[in-house]
Amino acid sequence: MRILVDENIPLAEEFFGELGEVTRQPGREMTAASLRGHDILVVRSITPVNAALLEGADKLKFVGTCTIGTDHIDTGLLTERGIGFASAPGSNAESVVDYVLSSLLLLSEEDGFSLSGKTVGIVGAGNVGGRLATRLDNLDVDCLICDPPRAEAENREDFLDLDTLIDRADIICLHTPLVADGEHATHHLMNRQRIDALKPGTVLINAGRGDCLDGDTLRERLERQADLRTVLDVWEHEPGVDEALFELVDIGTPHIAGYSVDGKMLGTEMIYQAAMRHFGLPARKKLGQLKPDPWLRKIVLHSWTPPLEALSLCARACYDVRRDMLAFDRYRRRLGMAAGFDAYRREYPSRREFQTLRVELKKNKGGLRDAMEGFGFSVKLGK
Ligand SMILES: NC(=O)c1ccc[n+]([C@@H]2O[C@H](COP(=O)([O-])OP(=O)(O)OC[C@H]3O[C@@H](n4cnc5c(N)ncnc54)[C@H](O)[C@@H]3O)[C@@H](O)[C@H]2O)c1
Ligand SMILES: O=C(O)[C@H](O)[C@H](O)COP(=O)(O)O
Repeated sequence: MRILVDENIPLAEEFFGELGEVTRQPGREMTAASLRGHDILVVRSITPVNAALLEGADKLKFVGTCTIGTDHIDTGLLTERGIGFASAPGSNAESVVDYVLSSLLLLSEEDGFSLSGKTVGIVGAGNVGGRLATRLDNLDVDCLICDPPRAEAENREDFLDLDTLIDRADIICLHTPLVADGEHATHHLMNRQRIDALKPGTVLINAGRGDCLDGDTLRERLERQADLRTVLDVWEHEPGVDEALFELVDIGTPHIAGYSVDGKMLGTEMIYQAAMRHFGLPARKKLGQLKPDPWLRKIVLHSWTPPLEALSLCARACYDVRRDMLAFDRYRRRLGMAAGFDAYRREYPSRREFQTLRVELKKNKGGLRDAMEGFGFSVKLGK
């Protein structure tokens, strides 16, 4: 078999090599011509798998995307053409939650607020939003949820509509998929009326999809009144991000919230398993054998540390969003926005999830253990 794989997917040779020849290509350069003769296509979110690309599907039997989002895939067309398909739901959800928590820690340090005094509104409570709610809940942070599809399916009367959530929340986190149409469409879910309704001081985070938020209107609001705190990992028109909006946000990163080593490698493993199922073959390779050890395995807190200090110490040691903000800024100054956006993602440094870090506590009191576990670290009580 011949397998065409995006250049930015780790372990493709290790997983897919047993099936045949693996060819790498930058995702934005994949065309019908490059697809010809391939049996399997493995992509990331930057490759639209549509009628134009599938012109070259002369032998194609299976498409996998090592991502959670599937808005770049014409799944209906794949079904019509009898081509198997799989995505990697949940693969990098922990990584996105780490990103959101690191951003909130940074803003809370800059502005001198405590997360425990804030109400966080989560829009889209699936794999990412649901895990974020659990971790915040563990820290006794009040969470409000807006997720109409789940509210309907599960009869959840405690879920709110988006306008009520905007009215009540201090921090708003968008984790919706991009859905173009239908009852629960999310294109410009955060539209002019909702962006104008944001209260001064609101923290707005978008780590879902850029098109879920009207970027022009957000830019206009920030130009008019610099009274919001904004964190954008996803943008309209990536990689050609609006420079003026980028200059105005507090934390701006190039769609890397889900880029932990753990999340990316799990995505590859999930697509490998789905492909093997599709071809009726045994999936012998396991990620456990292939994943590198984290650089930092353990932190020992020798004396009691106030929970918030301990959290920010360990979170910073493991993943600090500042690294991505500063590095991306350097890349875009050197290469220009679009080239810098792609180059930083291609050369992304190693990053491990909070759950890979073991925190050893010599003393536990004042809810320290609960706070550390609640934040996602694995905790051991030492002697
Ligand atoms: N920034 C990144 O690096 C990154 C990484 C992973 C995922 N994502 C994006 O985040 C999205 C969410 O990821 P997930 O794993 O939680 O997906 P998921 O499918 O598990 O959950 C999405 C949730 O959004 C809800 N939803 C759908 N329409 C809605 C609407 N109109 N209003 C409110 N809620 C709505 C769904 O009911 C579902 O519960 C993905 O689709 C992807 O586009 C971004
Ligand atoms: O949907 C996802 O899983 C993420 O948005 C994904 O991690 C983004 O990375 P990309 O596929 O664009 O490299």
